[in-house]
Amino acid sequence: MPPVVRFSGFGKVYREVVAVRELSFTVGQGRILGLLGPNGAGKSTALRGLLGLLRPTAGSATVFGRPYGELSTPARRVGAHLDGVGFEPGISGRGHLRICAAAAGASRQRVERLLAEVGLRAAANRRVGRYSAGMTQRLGLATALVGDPELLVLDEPANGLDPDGIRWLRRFLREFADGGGTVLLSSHQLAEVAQTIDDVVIIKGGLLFAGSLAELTDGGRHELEQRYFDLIDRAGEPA
Ligand SMILES: Nc1ncnc2c1ncn2[C@@H]1O[C@H](COP(=O)(O)OP(=O)(O)OP(=O)(O)O)[C@@H](O)[C@H]1O
Repeated sequence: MPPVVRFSGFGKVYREVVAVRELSFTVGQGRILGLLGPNGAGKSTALRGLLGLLRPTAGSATVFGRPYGELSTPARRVGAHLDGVGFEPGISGRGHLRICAAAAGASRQRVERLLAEVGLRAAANRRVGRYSAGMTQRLGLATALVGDPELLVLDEPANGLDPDGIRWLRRFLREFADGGGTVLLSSHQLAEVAQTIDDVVIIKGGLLFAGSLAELTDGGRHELEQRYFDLIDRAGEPA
């Protein structure tokens, strides 16, 4: 089966800053892959490149074998929530989701189901500007799910969630993947992500590791965190 996501020699240079270089990895269907790396490693740049929000200066990033912009029904195939992509603060959570649903061709019933699923039903009529960080994160996930996508692309999805929310997210993503969905997420929370992901990619400008979590941790004999710091420290300062 062809991979759902493929980065192939992907690179992005902003004037003189090399944000990402020579990034190659794939995400297979039904897998949860964690894209890890320190601040400024290029994670957001890679995710933005995948979603067609920026143009790579080298290589390519494709979803379902094509650049995102060439998918005929992108909202029904790919759901995304990127860190720092805000919501209109004056609108309610329900209002926001209804607009997204209309754009994706999804029903109002789906909006109600999603509000319940992410735990926002009680806050659905409150203005998004008043939401806590965790509620905003939940709304972001609901937004990503509106079109019932096959692939979820999530930038730091656990940020702002309380322990209960993190556990809920972990279970939710596992169910999504068990149902045939694919997840590409970025994270800084190594202990948490170790409980969630099947595959791991570690970057710091360039690629330091791509493979299964079991491979990286030697079948669980090492902590993800330990292997992560081994690789990051060995890579030294970014070029
Ligand atoms: N629009 C831009 N113009 C110039 N440089 C940029 C731009 N966006 C990102 N960069 C630079 O590219 C590098 C990678 O940034 P990026 O945001 O992709 O990293 P990240 O891994 O997502 O970081 P974090 O974990 O802090 O979110 C950084 O050095 C950053 O300063």
